Amino acid sequence: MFRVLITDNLSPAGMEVLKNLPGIEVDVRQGLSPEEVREALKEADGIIIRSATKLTPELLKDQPRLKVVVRAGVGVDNINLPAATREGIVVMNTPAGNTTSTAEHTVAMMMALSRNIAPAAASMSAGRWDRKLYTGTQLSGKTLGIVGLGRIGLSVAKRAQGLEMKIVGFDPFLSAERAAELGIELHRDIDDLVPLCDYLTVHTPLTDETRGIINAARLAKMRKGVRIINCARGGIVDENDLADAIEAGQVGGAALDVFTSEPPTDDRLVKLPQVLSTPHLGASTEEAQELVAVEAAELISGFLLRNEIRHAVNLAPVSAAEMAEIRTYLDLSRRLGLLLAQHPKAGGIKSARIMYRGEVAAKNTKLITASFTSGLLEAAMDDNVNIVNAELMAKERGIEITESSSSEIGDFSTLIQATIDTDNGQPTAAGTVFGKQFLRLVRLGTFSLDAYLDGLMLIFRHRDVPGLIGYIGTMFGEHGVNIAHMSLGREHDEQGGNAIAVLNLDNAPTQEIIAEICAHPDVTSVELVKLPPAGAPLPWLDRG
Ligand SMILES: NC(=O)C1=CN([C@@H]2O[C@H](COP(=O)(O)OP(=O)(O)OC[C@H]3O[C@@H](n4cnc5c(N)ncnc54)[C@H](O)[C@@H]3O)[C@@H](O)[C@H]2O)C=CC1
Ligand SMILES: O=C(O)C(=O)COP(=O)(O)O
Repeated sequence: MFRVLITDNLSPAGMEVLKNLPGIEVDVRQGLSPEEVREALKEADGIIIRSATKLTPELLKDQPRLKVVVRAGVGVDNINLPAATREGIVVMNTPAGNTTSTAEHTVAMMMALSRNIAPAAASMSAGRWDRKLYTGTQLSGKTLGIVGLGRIGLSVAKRAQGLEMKIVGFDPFLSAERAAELGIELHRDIDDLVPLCDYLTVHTPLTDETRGIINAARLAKMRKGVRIINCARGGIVDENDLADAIEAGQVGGAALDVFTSEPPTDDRLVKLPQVLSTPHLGASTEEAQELVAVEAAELISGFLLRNEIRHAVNLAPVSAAEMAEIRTYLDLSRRLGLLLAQHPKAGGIKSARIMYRGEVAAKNTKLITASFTSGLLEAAMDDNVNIVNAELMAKERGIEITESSSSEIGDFSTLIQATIDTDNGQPTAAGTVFGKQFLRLVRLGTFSLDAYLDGLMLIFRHRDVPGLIGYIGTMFGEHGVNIAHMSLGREHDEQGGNAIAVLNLDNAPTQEIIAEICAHPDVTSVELVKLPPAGAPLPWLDRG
């Protein structure tokens, strides 16, 4: 049974989806302190949040059960993404469900601001009839600057065009052709855009780049009396600079739905008469909440029950069918990683190269490489590594992982070959899949072989002389060590040269027996490698 924790106000429609799913139990708790969220996460496989719950590195650390965070909404700035990735937790969001509602709220704020709706309504409630005091400005014919032309920014543009406004925009990721098609005058430099605006609205995510993108210097370049709208994230427009500019008369007014701290700890801005504010209501419509809640429920259950990855912000998308299809390759590459990590020359890994040949080359090799990397790092990291964090973990350890692919079929319909560059050499191993699921080690260094890639493997290099295998077999027999499978390989397939043997054992030989094998004059090296048994669950994939 997977437990999904919900700590923010989620539409009942999403809850219904989860409650009707066998294998999922829902734990709804609201108004928790950060410490209480941390405790509740210990019992959760996944969590659904909105903007109120902040998932800090402290909360995400040491949560071995937690696999997935779903943000029922767009902005993921309340989730510490590097920390989630480092902990191997997938983070997903629901990108489109609240676009229309947020765009409508933005337009409503712009209109209300320009016609003084809020103060006029308040004055009427107070029994006054102040017609002169609340003379406004018309939107038609005015220029609206939009910073961030993604889903919401473009939706605002379309609506504002309907109000006969001219749209100028800034978004480094929008093509000039697309902007022209949409009737938007696109600027490549935000400083060229700001002087043109009567109104300016921001619709970017909050990132290190966008924090304070509208600041004192840019406000100063704008037309006197410009109106600023922020229905994206607090801090994209610097709050202090905005308050200063309003007080100085440079900015005529501001409409704010979002704040750097929610609720605002400093009320300087919201108390200014020129400021219209709402308590983060952009996405708060019945329609948007139902859409994002149902999608969040589908995303989290799809991941927990079927390994489906959609709308993840820290992992590439993979359908449930594709994940099932590549499962065997994920297993094979992880085992190659585990095997190479135990190679006697594995100390000081600088880089690793993984090569895909044949049918596997057409699959999601990025994920298969991540699985190899997780195998390579597993022993060193107390198993706290998985497909989500493997790339980051390798990078942090200065290990560069590269991959190459060729769809050409060689000796095997699929071959995955991995080489690690270490201080002592370049150990290589290659594996394939026989039938649908039988994993085989077909190359070790320069030796070709056909060995089972599971369980206890005794690998010894030796000179190809008669009687040696018999000698080792007899010794194992005398000590009760059972050989389950055996594979031999010879360099250049020549008699009397260097050879390798891989023995899959049912039980481990003692150090004394290994020392005795090592002492044989024709044996050049002996390694005992431990891999998971055949068909063992894959730690990240086989949940439950
Ligand atoms: N007030 C509310 O309740 C809501 C607020 N939001 C906020 O709105 C933001 C935007 O949402 P969507 O449009 O759905 O996201 P989106 O991802 O579709 O669009 C964001 C756009 O910002 C652009 N961008 C990124 N960095 C930029 C930069 N430095 N300068 C200019 N443009 C930049 C991107 O290229 C992209 O086109 C969200 O990240 C969220 O913070 C979203 C929903 C509701
Ligand atoms: O989707 C977003 O980014 C939002 O800001 C909406 O936030 P909320 O889910 O209403 O707390």
